[in-house]
Amino acid sequence: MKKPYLKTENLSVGYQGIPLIQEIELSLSKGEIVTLIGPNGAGKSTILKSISKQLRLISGQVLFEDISIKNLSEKELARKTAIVFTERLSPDLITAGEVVALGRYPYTNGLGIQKEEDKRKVEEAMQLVQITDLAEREFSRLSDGQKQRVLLARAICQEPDLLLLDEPTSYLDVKYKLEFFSVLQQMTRQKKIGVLMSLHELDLAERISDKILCVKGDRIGRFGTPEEIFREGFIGQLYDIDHGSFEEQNGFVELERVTGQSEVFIIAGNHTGSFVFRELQRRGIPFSTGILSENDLDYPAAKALANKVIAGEAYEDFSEADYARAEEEMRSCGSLICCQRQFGTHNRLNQKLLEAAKAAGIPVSYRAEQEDNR
Ligand SMILES: Nc1ncnc2c1ncn2[C@@H]1O[C@H](COP(=O)(O)OP(=O)(O)OP(=O)(O)O)[C@@H](O)[C@H]1O
Repeated sequence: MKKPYLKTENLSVGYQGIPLIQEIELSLSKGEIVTLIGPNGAGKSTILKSISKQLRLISGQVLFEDISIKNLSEKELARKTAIVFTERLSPDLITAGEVVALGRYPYTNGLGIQKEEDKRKVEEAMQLVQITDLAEREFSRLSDGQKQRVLLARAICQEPDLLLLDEPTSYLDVKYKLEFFSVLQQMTRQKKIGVLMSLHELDLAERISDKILCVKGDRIGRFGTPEEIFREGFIGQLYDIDHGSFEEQNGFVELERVTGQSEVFIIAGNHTGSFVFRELQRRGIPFSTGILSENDLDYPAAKALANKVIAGEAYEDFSEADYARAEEEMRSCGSLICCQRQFGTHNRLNQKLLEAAKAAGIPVSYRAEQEDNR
């Protein structure tokens, strides 16, 4: 096992001597990305601030390669860690390029005089996050997303062993979010730096993190790999989600299900139904659906949004028992929407369901793309 670069031992963090979170046991090796997730106000920033020595520890230890941060000077710590806390820095009358250059401060002689090498590193960092064209602009007049990228460039040219980032992508659009994470992955793979950050974007946290630390209440909920965290409804419990749901398999959220007697039965499958489910949810219409395999692409949205899902076992053909339940539910709904474009041997019982609805005079409608084919 790799020796951790950063380790906390029985750490308690908080304010004015009062612990907010206790017994934090966290470890991070070089080349690893560890993400803190948890509800608003849980203490993610407090942990990051404590590790970066901006907050006094209540008790316990923070160790960098077995050296306690208590024994590291500010300059020593600045050569090891770079911090991106967006809210901390909002200087007036300073350009974006000058903000980035502050990252080289720990390497200058104390007067802030830069050598050629420092200038090159500043330039490279700006190119990496694509802010060269912002270099002469006043920092305080940049958009929040542009500021975030400037602060990231500052951290990169600081050449740290560990990057501490507090919600680094909250203001970035989807293109820059993805670019940001690819820069982060390059840095961890090539330069072998470690990254400890807080994120609210759970889908991204699941994809980028080697390990995730869940912060809630006065103790750490779980610390483990994404596979260990994103399962068994743990995310819903961590955030106390009760209006809607978070789908752990794919990182999607769904709004709150519409309850009441289902007014329509949906025949769906292979991602033909999810948009219809969401449209009905927006219109406040309760519905049921089936027969859907438990491994169908529409199944997660169905489970989150439908009043009742008639589900068939994964990898198995639908059974006559599944059919009987579906027909009963379809009749009780009193109307049917068919989203399926094709029927084959696997879903022939859904075709039988459609024929049964027509034979019983139950109103049937088709999604627009199917109407042309009728
Ligand atoms: N300077 C302070 N003095 C006292 N309490 C504080 C101080 N700063 C933050 N807190 C409190 O500590 C708790 C944790 O705050 P923190 O900012 O660490 O949460 P967070 O998990 O980062 O939240 P968010 O996701 O909303 O950014 C909150 O209840 C907050 O009000």
